[in-house]
Amino acid sequence: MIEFHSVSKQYSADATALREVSLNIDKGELVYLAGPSGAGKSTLMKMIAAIERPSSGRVIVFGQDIGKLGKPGIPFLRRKLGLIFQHQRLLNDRNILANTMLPLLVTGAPKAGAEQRARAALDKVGLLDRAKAHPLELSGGEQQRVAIARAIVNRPQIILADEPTANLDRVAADKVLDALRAFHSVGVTCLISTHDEQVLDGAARVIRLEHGQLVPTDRVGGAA
Ligand SMILES: Nc1ncnc2c1ncn2[C@@H]1O[C@H](COP(=O)(O)OP(=O)(O)OP(=O)(O)O)[C@@H](O)[C@H]1O
Repeated sequence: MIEFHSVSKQYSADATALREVSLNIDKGELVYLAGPSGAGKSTLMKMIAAIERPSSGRVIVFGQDIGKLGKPGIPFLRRKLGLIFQHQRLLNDRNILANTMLPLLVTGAPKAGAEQRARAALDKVGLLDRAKAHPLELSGGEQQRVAIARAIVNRPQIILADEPTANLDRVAADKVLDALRAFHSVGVTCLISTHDEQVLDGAARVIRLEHGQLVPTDRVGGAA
């Protein structure tokens, strides 16, 4: 479903974010992307969503070469992806139901149907009873779960979550991870980046990046 073939990314002469990265992620897998800050995790995720393009090598998503994807193809790709990225803030002047409906409304979905689906998405992340609250009335962990609801309201085939537990305490982080794992359990392919080693406990598959390179990991198939 996601293939990287010798992918490198150089932002400038002295900023190489990825070096010759090759990997495969199959449909329905839950994969953690681990590594310290600056290792290239965000860059790798951005390439899957065609936010960044490879400097060399090939990235294939849904059988499509991202490096060759023209502008018209980008919305079609992104509609199949649920993106939970750090820079995508919630709109503070709208309640969380309105925030969750937004991705549907921008694609022209009728309001009533969008509201129904947004409510179902909020229910899945355990926040339906807060539908009328505004983002700033929620804790960081709750806001992150709204971001998940907003990302899954379009029923994506792949969820990309970039450091979804950053700045959360253990209890809030576990709730966010549980919400993501629930989508994996119904067949959605999930890629979750983290620099928090505790998040990796029990992970079936961990991809580890350091200085833009894949490093071997003994966590593959590791037990809880
Ligand atoms: N737009 C950009 N222009 C120039 N350099 C960049 C850009 N984005 C990232 N980099 C550099 O590429 C390297 C990898 O960054 P990236 O954000 O992918 O790492 P990361 O593992 O996600 O880190 P973090 O966990 O801190 O977000 C870093 O050295 C970073 O400074």
